[in-house]
Amino acid sequence: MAEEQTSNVILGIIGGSGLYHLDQLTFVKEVNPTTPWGAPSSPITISSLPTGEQIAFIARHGTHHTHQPTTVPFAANIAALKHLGVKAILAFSAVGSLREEIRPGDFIIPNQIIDRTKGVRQASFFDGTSMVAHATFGDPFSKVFSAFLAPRVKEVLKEATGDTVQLHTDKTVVCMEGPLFSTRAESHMYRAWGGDIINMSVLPEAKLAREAEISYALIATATDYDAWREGEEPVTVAEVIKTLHTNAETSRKVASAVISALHAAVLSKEITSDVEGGMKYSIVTQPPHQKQEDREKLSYILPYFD
Ligand SMILES: CSC[C@H]1O[C@H](OP(=O)(O)O)[C@H](O)[C@@H]1O
Ligand SMILES: Nc1ncnc2[nH]cnc12
Repeated sequence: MAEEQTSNVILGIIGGSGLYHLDQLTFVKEVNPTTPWGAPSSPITISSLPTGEQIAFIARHGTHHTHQPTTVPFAANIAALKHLGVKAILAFSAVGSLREEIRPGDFIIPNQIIDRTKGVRQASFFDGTSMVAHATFGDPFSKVFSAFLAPRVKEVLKEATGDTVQLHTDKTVVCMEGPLFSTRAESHMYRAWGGDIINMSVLPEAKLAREAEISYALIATATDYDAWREGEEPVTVAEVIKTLHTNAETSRKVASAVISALHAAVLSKEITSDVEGGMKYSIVTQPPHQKQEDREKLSYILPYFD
């Protein structure tokens, strides 16, 4: 197993559709680790901030968008980031809006998820091992991280766009399987269920981050109104792409404006306090019944198996 330990990389960024790189950072190196869960979506870029601290960036669908939402190697991505030393992940995602007031171009920091994936993605690091673990997931995003993020993102959006781009918080994201978009009936049903936005990729990413004891927050960027609006055409990729590039530009501005503060908040543990140590008492299988090979595999991401 290739060792790519860079322990001072404590903050990771995951870029979604349209966000394949960050800017205003100094390139340090690219790493391409092989994890016990396989290879990540793309090489991980390590960059440094003006203050010298390093951060990691990975493009969720690969640098050239070659991974479908269903087959993104989520476990490898999260494992690789954790093994580098990452304690907090800021993820970006392009989403459809299920609410009139969330307009294409708007930013959203959600606090809940409805799982509409179809059980075909590996959702736990413990799958296929001799161990059973049940992590707490009632609040799927780190509350302290999201609360830290919201006022800062709001301020950057105001500076960068005036009042054009609104930030919405405490919203529910529906994660569907895809890759086809929803039917109109599904889109109406998600609204009736309380869904506010929809994507295809926050799961199992958020679950795996939780199991790896990584504090995880999402900045979602709306690209379309999905399929629920009567008298309007349902979403197409062409429509998504129209907004995607502007959203990615704004996301880069947001990322570069908040990264330093986030890095400091990871260092001080301000935004990692609600997940750190969370798996210690989540593993039900007792050590005498844990296979050695599984302990070694899990030791790649968690400290309890040395
Ligand atoms: C390009 S539209 C559908 C695609 O966009 C979102 O990707 P990401 O979350 O990585 O930004 C959505 O989840 C779908 O994968
Ligand atoms: N309408 C939509 N449904 C699912 N994922 C999306 N990503 C962007 N728009 C989307």
